[in-house]
Amino acid sequence: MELGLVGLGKMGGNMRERIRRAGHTVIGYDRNPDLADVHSLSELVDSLQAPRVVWVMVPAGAATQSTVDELAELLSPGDIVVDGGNSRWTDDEKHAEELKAKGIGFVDCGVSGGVWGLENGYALMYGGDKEHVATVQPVFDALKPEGEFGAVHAGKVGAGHFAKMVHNGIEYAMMQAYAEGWELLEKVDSVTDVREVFRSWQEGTVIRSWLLDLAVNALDEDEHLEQLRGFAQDSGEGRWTVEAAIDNAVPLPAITASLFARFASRQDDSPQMKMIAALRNQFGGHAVEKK
Ligand SMILES: O=C(CO)[C@H](O)[C@H](O)COP(=O)(O)O
Repeated sequence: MELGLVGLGKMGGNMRERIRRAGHTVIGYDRNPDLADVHSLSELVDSLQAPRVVWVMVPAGAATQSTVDELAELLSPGDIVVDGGNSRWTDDEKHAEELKAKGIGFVDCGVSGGVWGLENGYALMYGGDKEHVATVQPVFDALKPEGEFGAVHAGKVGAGHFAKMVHNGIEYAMMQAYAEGWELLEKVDSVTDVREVFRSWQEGTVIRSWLLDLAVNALDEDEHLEQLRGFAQDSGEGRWTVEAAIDNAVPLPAITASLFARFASRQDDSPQMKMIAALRNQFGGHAVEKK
């Protein structure tokens, strides 16, 4: 089939290649002309035959919103927009309504696989009407990993991004657990080769996983991670997971703690620990460290 793909960065560029390898035609648009096959969204739309499918793979928020707004003006009834970025699931319903008013279908799709997706395939979680999903299915089949699993029609519009959001929440907590275990192992004198402990865990253990494999890769590149600063950004999905947990009164202590650990990583000094030190000093005369 023929697909228009908007956004050809780290994810979109490799996805274009994987879909092409499966024998489909992909016409890509990116603001960076060096990456693009066409040089505007209108040129992209004009080069596709109706009914068109346009996959949007741009950063969540303003960039996705303006792309959907523009496509709503350019596309025709019967066409379909797929949002494959990491959009907040609550945006999906708005986008679906905006497009539906013009007769354009909408499917949201959470995509996982990172820079390894080109070779290994991308895990896909999508939401939307059955008929829209059926039209996009050849692209899902091209992108998904080989084998039985790796793709799911999770439910109605928004369900794909909601599933991906929870996936990322789990990702936060799993990474935090490996990171905490690694720090403790590094701290004690009795364990002399932490990297080999991690490597040994890759087979036979309860905690083997792809994230563990990637941790071993990272330790092979830099055994004690000395070249890195202990600073971790976040792109929003962890926050949205915690917000959804609050909305639904579901306790998420591990995921919430892993999100807050990232916030703590961005502080050179901890204002709250200053207050704790001051209070211990006030009530108990406990020693404080001064600058
Ligand atoms: O979706 C992903 C992995 O599954 C992306 O890599 C995402 O950016 C990771 O989230 P964060 O930037 O908040 O760590």
